[in-house]
Amino acid sequence: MTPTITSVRAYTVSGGGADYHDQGTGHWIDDHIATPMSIYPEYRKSRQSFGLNVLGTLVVVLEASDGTTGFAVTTGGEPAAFIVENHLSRFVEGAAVTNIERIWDQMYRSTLFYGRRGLVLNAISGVDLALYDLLGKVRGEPVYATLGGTVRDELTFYATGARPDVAKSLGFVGGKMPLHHGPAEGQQGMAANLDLLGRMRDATGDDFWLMYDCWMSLDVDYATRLAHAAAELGLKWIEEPLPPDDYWGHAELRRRMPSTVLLTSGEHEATRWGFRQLLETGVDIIQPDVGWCGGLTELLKISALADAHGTPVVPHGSSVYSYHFVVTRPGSQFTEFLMMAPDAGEVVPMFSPLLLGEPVPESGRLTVPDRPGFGVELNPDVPLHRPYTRT
Ligand SMILES: C[C@H](O)[C@H](O)[C@@H](O)C(O)C(=O)O
Ligand SMILES: [Mg+2]
Repeated sequence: MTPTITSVRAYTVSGGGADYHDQGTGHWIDDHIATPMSIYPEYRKSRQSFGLNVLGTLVVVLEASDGTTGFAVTTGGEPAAFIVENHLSRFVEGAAVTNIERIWDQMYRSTLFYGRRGLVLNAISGVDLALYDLLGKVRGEPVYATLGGTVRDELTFYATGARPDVAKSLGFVGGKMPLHHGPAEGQQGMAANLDLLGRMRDATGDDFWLMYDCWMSLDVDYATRLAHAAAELGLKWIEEPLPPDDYWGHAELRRRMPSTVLLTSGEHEATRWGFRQLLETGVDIIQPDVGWCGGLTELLKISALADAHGTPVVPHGSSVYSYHFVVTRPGSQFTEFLMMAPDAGEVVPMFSPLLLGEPVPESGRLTVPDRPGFGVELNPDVPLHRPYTRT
């Protein structure tokens, strides 16, 4: 008999974990990175100064009638825990562990009046990923098998961090750097952006992929000028240059950019409807985050839509949650690894210290472990807090 889900519990954790922006001082991920808030000088130096790390990590734990537990982690912290415990749990408790599609549909429809994107979709994603983990653990199979099996033996990675030169020596196929200066820092900022790219090109040679992650910080004019100048230095792609709501700007920018530089976006987009709009702008690669876009159930739909557009899907970060998807998709030829060591100088697990068994690439490659579910467990040494206990 198919087990049913007997309980849903939502926990928070602070300091690293799934909220990988919640790092200590001196970390490269908070070092004067261009953001939509860079127009205000007082918020330029640090993203934590404007609250990038206020949410923290959400951990969703599900228990089934046969005693099996499944879990998932994402960003969302206490407000997402509230949504999971007080709203979404009603669609999950009592359902069969196989009923993922119906649970997703009910979570999405019932939250439309305050949801559609952002935090609510993070919460839905967390529950959805926990459902896949639980189903895999009940069946004794890895999530990639539940999705239909692998299309490649191993994953190929590029690295995101401050040191593409180090990433090259570690075997990654490319390095994506955060852009440090936005339009408000004028010509001097533009020169500094290009200077860093030039130095990294010199250090890595002509064949290594170099990319700039602009984290929604630019406008069409600045992004156009950056793309043309950076094309001379062999930039592979310019990522998320514009605010996600500016679909029209994405289309205009794609028209204005040199054809040799790819335009990528989507890590802050959600659902098949959001990605439909983004795909219609002509972006070259979409980058959904499976912990934010609606979970695996929704990512499969987004990916089918992308296939029909001929657009590759290269998910944003998300460690094991991305790996089990990418290894099953012909349209996802490589994937991202976020370098979470403070100086981006070595490979450490992305969600450290929250998970046990979190695999990391070696020489830029990884065979996804065949353990049941997503193949990871919660580290018992990391204290979990359940802010909205139900009786
Ligand atoms: C490095 C970037 O600024 C972000 O912190 C990161 O989350 C990202 O956008 C990425 O693509 O990995
Ligand atoms: Mg990015």
